[in-house]
Amino acid sequence: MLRIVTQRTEAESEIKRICDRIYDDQMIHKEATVTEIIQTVRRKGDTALLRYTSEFDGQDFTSAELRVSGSELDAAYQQVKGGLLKAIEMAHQRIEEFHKMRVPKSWVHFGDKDIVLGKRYTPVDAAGIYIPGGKAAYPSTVLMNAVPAKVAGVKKIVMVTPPGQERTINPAILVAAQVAGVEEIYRVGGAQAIAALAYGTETIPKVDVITGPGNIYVTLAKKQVFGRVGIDSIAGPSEVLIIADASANPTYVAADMLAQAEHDQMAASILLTNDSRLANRVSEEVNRMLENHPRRLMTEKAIAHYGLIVVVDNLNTAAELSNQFAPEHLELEIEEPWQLIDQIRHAGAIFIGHSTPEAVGDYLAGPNHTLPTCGGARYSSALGVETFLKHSSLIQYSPEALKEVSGAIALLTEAEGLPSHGDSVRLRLQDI
Ligand SMILES: NC(=O)c1ccc[n+]([C@@H]2O[C@H](COP(=O)([O-])OP(=O)(O)OC[C@H]3O[C@@H](n4cnc5c(N)ncnc54)[C@H](O)[C@@H]3O)[C@@H](O)[C@H]2O)c1
Ligand SMILES: N[C@H](CO)Cc1c[nH]c[nH+]1
Ligand SMILES: [Zn+2]
Repeated sequence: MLRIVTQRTEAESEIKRICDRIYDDQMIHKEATVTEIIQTVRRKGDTALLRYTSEFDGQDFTSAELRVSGSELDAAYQQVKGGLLKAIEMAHQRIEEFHKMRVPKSWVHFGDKDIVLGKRYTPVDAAGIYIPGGKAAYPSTVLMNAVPAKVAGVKKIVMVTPPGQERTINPAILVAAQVAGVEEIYRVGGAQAIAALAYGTETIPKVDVITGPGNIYVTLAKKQVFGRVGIDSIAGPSEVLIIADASANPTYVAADMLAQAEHDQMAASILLTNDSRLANRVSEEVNRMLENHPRRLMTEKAIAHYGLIVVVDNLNTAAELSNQFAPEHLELEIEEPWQLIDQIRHAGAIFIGHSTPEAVGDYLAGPNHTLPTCGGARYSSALGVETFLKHSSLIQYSPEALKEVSGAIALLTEAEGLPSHGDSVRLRLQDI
């Protein structure tokens, strides 16, 4: 079931196919479905939201019921056991500590002739956070999205998440939201939720930036509304790429591969190893673990379509192939992981050594688990405080400094044929 490839060319083409899986020809109709959903929500607002929620989530309600009420928020605390509440609080604390470590700071530079230059950071006014809810409930994702928004100083945080059975939202999600200080929550998911946040409806306010992971519909929708609003990244179906050598434990590697595959039938799990014995043992372990897996059907599909083992000649080749894939998560299950790090150029998060399963980062190590997928790590990074900030450039020139650069500006304005630009400097010089 889990294919083992030994030829480099075949490995490269498989890696490309898996990386591009959301852009593949078979997905084109999903792109069109998403466009239609977005345009309909834009034109019809709540009516469209409620219709799509009935169609895709099988839940019917009115506009007034879209927002989670205060009493539901209170009730959620009664349903979450003490141990889980403590785990949520612990994760919150560790994620917050990490995100506070490197908050971009405004700065000014005082140069010659009283020139002042700098950058001033300000948060967006309103952020929309998407918490997936189709195939699993993600209280951890609530923390990963809400905490950096809070640390950035965003005043208005609007959370959306699909309704489960009986229109309810998983209580752990509602508790995590409250622990993180988010109280404006709407039960709507999929592309329709992204459209509502991007354009606003009668009930759901328009925001400036939308963050959070999701399935193919959510991811394509975020891609389509980008520009109208900011987004974090293409945080789509999960992926892990593991580089392992003979020192790796095949049971750990197999478990880590399944830990991604169980997210979604489009999740990707790739192993690159220089040890063919390990390759065979991992493949056997994956099959064995799948037999009793509670999410077997979906996990098996992911492994069959987007699972892969490549036997490479050496770890340098593994690093090259990994860079071609640019994984969301990279695990280095090798004897000398720090020696390979310099060769890794594109990866959302790197998990180093045998005792660092990716799950530690999923829940509470501190760094964000909302990460670019499908090649996005070539040009983008983990969700962070900076996702919710923009910066304005600061420029101040003294009369003396203006005089000094006026000649160069005059030549440039002439070259561009823009006389008023030239006048705006020349007229000031007359008064100096
Ligand atoms: N990259 C990351 O950082 C990260 C983190 C956590 C989870 N994930 C990923 O998030 C995703 C979560 O997916 P999920 O499905 O569990 O939840 P989801 O909330 O992303 O998607 C569920 C929604 O999809 C919509 N939908 C379902 N079928 C549809 C159809 N046929 N047409 C139109 N819309 C449809 C429904 O509206 C439903 O509410 C997984 O792919 C998981 O791997 C990624
Ligand atoms: N692995 C996911 C990101 O792709 C994050 C997550 C949340 N809960 C469990 N896992
Ligand atoms: Zn996970």
